[in-house]
Amino acid sequence: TFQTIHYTWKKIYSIKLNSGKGFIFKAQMEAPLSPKESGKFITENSKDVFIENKGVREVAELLCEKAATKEFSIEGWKSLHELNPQKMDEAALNWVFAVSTLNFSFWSEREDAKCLVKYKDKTYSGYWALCAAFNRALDEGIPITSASYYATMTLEQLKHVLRSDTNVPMPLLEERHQVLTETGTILLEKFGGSFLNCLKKSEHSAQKLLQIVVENFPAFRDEAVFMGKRVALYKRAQILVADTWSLVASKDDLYFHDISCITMFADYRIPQALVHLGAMRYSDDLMKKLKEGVLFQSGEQLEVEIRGCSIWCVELIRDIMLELLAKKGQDLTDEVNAVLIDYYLWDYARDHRREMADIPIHRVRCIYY
Ligand SMILES: Nc1nc2c(c(CN[C@H]3C=C[C@H](O)[C@@H]3O)cn2[C@@H]2O[C@H](COP(=O)(O)O)[C@@H](O)[C@H]2O)c(=O)[nH]1
Repeated sequence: TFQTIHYTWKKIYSIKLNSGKGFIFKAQMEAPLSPKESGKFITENSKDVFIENKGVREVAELLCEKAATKEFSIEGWKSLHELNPQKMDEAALNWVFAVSTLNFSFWSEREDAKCLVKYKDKTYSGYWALCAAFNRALDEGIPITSASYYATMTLEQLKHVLRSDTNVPMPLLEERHQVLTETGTILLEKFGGSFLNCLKKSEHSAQKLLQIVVENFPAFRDEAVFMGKRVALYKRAQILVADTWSLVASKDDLYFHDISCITMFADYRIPQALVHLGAMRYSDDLMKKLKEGVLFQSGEQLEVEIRGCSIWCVELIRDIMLELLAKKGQDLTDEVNAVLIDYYLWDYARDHRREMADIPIHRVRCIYY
């Protein structure tokens, strides 16, 4: 389990560190807390981001009404999103892996000037622009989801695949090229070029698949040091596990026995939705910075507080949902988890852009979310 791996890591590092240089080095090298423990620790020590228990309960009540609907079901991943693979096979798994590798930083400086991708008579922005660009490339005969191709593709070839239908390119193209070629090379060298081999090694454990991803692929190692402790947020690694779960599982075969160990994905949209819905609150000072469009640095205290409190806030929403549903005699433990709450809130944030405009997203340029 995570504890054993955590302990082993600690043991290895402590042996190494006894000859090491002091406390800071120790904090830097220590194995990180799990995303769930990180969320709790960050919330308990946060100075500018607060969880509002009244709002948490209200969101839980709102979501309880949805819990039995299609929008809140594992089937929704396919049926509500036409760009996602619609049937499970090895190519679909490798689509999810390649897309998750580049699933970061789509926000644009100006709402009226952003990267857009037209695909099959529809125009997509943000994360969906990435998916549309991938499907456009596959239709053009470019094997963009095959590691044997993308491990050695050139920056120019990637720029062509991700080309925008406006004069605004997708952000961080050079970083995307570096991340994609590095990750593809590792998938070829260690897993025969297919994410199916990672899935097979996970032995039906979401926790194990998460560990395989963060231990082998550096670009997924979304960690930080907060108040001297190493914390893990693992946003893209956890979306990868969750999207894999959504692709392979079904109502009567959940595939992973421990999907509830996966937390929400600490991106820049869910915090906005949680504040808009009253489940989370920013200090006046932080809100002022957000409204000024301040560019935050990945790993700085305020940014980690926003992401960590979001994780813990969704954990609390899940707990209250299960409590409320149990009171109604409904045991939906399998249907209510942080992943499905996240998916629902993410789609909600997409559909309520205008109503949420008074809560700015926090702006960071990094490869982690
Ligand atoms: N918390 C969370 N963050 C998510 C996703 C997704 C898409 N995945 C699911 C969506 C449908 C399918 O069900 C996929 O499974 C993308 N993002 C993040 O959002 C940001 C992009 O936002 P915008 O600029 O508006 O496109 C960026 O950080 C991106 O990494 C999610 O589901 N949850």
